[in-house]
Amino acid sequence: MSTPISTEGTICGTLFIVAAPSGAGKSTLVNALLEREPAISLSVSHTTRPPRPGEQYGRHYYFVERGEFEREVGEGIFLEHAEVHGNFYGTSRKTVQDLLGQGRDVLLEIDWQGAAQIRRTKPDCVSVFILPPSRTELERRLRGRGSDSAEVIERRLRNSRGEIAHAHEFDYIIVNDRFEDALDGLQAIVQAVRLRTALQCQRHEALIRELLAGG
Ligand SMILES: Nc1ncnc2c1ncn2[C@@H]1O[C@H](COP(=O)(O)OP(=O)(O)OP(=O)(O)O)[C@@H](O)[C@H]1O
Ligand SMILES: Nc1nc2c(ncn2[C@@H]2O[C@H](COP(=O)(O)O)[C@@H](O)[C@H]2O)c(=O)[nH]1
Repeated sequence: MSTPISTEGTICGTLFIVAAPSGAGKSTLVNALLEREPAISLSVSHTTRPPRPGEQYGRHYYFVERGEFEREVGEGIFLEHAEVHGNFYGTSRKTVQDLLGQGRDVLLEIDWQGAAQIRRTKPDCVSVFILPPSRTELERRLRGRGSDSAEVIERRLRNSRGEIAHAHEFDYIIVNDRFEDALDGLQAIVQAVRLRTALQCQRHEALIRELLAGG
């Protein structure tokens, strides 16, 4: 495995991806992870979805009109973008590249289509798929959240089968049954990846020094 180097020659951070069917608990887990691991930067996506009550522009999403989103796609500002549950979502290329280049770990909360696009250009990314413990519990969580209309919930539940079918493409799968266990699992993945990257960097640095010193 390679050590990711930015264009400035500094060691890059790691790109983490967390995906899940709607309602599995991805955002709740990610927010709790960020409290435990505040050095990770969460990328704020652009979306054409209307804001839910309480959602803020720039904090939860950059909410944009469809025309503006299409213009941004044309300008190539997205690292990945996809249509999910009838709305469009995209990740800012510049934000992610700037943060990684500064050596920061970045987390993307995106769907499986976006994850597949990112793997093609950033094969060193680390991807995690969150599963609900059962379909009944997924539906209970979606309805219990109280943020979407019955029609939107039905659509998301219908789409969940197609999303879960891609779980095996991810590096890790976590079942979000008991919340604290799932959170511990997610944090363990992040910590293990960081340790591996640090050890690789040390080995590469040692080899570079040895090769430069040799006659
Ligand atoms: N382990 C858990 N046990 C019980 N409830 C949970 C658990 N994890 C999350 N929840 C609840 O399930 C609901 C859905 O969680 P959340 O909004 O994080 O889902 P999501 O996967 O991010 O969905 P979406 O993709 O639609 O944004 C929330 O009300 C959350 O509090
Ligand atoms: N491919 C992308 N998917 C994204 C992005 N931001 C969010 N999402 C995914 O969309 C669904 C629905 O999200 P919601 O906020 O409307 O519930 C969920 O799976 C998100 O992970 C993105 O930038 N790209």
